[in-house]
Amino acid sequence: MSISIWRYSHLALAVSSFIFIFLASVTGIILAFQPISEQLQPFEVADLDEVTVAETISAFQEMYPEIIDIKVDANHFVLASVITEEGDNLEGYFNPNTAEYLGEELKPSPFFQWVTNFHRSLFLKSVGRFFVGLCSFLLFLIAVSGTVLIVKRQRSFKKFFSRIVNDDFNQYWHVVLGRLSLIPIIIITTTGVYLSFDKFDLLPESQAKHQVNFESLSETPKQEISDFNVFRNTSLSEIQSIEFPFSPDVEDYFTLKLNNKEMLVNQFTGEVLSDINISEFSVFTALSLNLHTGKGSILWSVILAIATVNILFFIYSGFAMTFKRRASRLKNKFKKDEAEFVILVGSENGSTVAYANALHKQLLASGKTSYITELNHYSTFKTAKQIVAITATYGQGEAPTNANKFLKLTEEIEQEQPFSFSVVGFGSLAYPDFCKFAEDANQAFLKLKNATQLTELHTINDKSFEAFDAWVKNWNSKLNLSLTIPEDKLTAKPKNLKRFVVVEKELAQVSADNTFSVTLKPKWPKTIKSGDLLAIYPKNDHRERLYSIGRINGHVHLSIKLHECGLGSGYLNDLSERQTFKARIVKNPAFHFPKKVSRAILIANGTGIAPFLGMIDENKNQVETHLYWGIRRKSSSETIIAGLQKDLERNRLNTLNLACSQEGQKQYVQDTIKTDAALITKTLSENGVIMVCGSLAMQNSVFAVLKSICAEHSLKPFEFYRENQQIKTDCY
Ligand SMILES: Cc1cc2nc3c(=O)[nH]c(=O)nc-3n(C[C@H](O)[C@H](O)[C@H](O)COP(=O)(O)O)c2cc1C
Repeated sequence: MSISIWRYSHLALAVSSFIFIFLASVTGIILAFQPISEQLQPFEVADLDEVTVAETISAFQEMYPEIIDIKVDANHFVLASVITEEGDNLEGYFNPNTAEYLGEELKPSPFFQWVTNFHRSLFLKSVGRFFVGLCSFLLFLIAVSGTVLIVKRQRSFKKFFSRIVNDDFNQYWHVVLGRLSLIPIIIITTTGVYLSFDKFDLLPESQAKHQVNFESLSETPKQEISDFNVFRNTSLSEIQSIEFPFSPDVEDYFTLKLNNKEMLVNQFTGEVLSDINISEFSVFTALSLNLHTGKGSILWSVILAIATVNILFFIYSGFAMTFKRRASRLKNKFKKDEAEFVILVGSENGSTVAYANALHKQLLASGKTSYITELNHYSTFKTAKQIVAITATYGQGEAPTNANKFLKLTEEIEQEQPFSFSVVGFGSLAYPDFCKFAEDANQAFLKLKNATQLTELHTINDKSFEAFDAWVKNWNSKLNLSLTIPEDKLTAKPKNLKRFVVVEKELAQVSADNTFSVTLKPKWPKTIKSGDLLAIYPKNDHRERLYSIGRINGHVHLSIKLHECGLGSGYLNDLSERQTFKARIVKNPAFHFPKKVSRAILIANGTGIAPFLGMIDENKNQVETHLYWGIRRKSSSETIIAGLQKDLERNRLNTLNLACSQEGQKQYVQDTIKTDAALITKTLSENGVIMVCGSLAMQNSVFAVLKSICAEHSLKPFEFYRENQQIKTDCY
């Protein structure tokens, strides 16, 4: 079943029952405090496993002339009813070792009684009980459909508890707390349904009845009660109640109710007269009551209270997510066949819609005819000259739900008139298939009749307004437009920033190509890997700058080129040693050094070397590694080259190939690769990897060389190795 059906079922169940679930949860939280308050009373004075029934009865017989009954409640308190020497009836809690009276039986306060009645039946008697039982069942179904949604989201059952990317507060905590409370909620709901069945007498009753042969009852051989085998061999923890014989006649006996059976015992001889098992249904009813109410365990009561508070949070966060999705619905002024501009959106949780809507509104405001719709509503747009697809990626590089039919539709629907298209991908570098669906959509457009690509596929990490704005500027320039997207509603201040300390800092020198390096000490070095990105916020606002990092000796190493007026590079260049600042690490698993690989070829130009320095430093498994690095001249990178020479000596690097563009043979990095075609061929055909980091221009030139090597050396097509993750890039 598709994710959307599960999501609709989850939502429909929640909508149909949320008022009852809300009321049951609020009252449930209050009621969780009842067993806690009882457990805190000082009536549990002995370990009932260590006390036998015989010992307790002896103690009671010494103190009181007559005993009516002794009970053990869910809190492990011993309750009894006795007649004292003075002839008074004494009832309450007793010490099971000494029979000392401890205090009166606790009666639930009128408040708890009121809340309990409300929780059980909403004061609507049988009708209310029925609805509460039904809602308990619906909550069970909500938990099951929620579990399926998490499994789908995590892509497999095994990854149920794997890390979740914190993209959105409500969504993140809905899933995280949902996973943690799943078992308590399943227990609360199944026991709730079971107790309702019991209340409506829908459970089979025990058929077994005691059969006592009164003819054969005998008073001999008489034994002391404390010597009865059955009493000596039964501990108090197994007991629910002991009823004492009503009179000294042999026809009256002890009735012993244990947790799983009931026994009748001759009051003179201690012979077990009858012994019947209590039905599993009754045992389960008692267990359900304790599990549902938390009776007898402070820990379980606290877990129940927390799980129930979480249910309230799920109601809130679930509706908040739904409203967010609905708020991002698309509104149009023009019909689909009247618009010159058509914007197609793919979004799961609405944030991409906000960007697409902002563009749509600006087009309308500037007097253009614009039509916005979901990618799944791709159709003929008779007057469209520009089609823009703005889409997120979900699952494992898949389409969001409202775009999952788009690729198929493009195979079936043709635009009659010529049009230009642009694709903007929203995604996150924390996922291995960054903006994969946008790439697929771009490919689909390229195959369309009458279509011309207006702007290159533009990918955006983490909803960066800056990146979107950069694309809008480019798009504007191609179309002679001057749209400006207001950033206020699209930009949010970054959250969860961590403190970094500058431990080493070079100064940018013009002679050294204006490049410099910074070494930072992070708080959580273990979670960082070479190839991840450091996101900095130079103006302490939404504006984010990302830098590829290398992890060397637990420190974060950055290599930066200082740009004139560069926001990020200027900020980093102004840092001084020991200064602290706040930033965050963006996981980039698609660009981590592979754990098991036969050979690795690392290709960089300029500051793209940073992640590779960390990867080589950590290459303790001594994977055969070859580095190709394009620089202007050796003198500008002396320190780094000296470090790499050391890596060669300690076998962490096999070859170092420098391409200097302004001295010697004046080569670029792609030229050196061309001459090493044999190594490239061997690496790709033997499942090795090629990693590229640096400028996009360099990436394009390197890719062109790799493509021709693949073709000339009868390898599989270049795209095959890209898809197989054997060619990895991190270029900007
Ligand atoms: C469960 C899940 C899976 C995701 N998978 C990918 C992915 O494979 N590739 C990617 O680039 N981004 C992925 N993302 C990130 C989203 O595409 C990104 O956060 C996007 O901005 C969300 O847009 P939306 O709010 O419009 O749905 C994923 C996000 C989530 C929550």
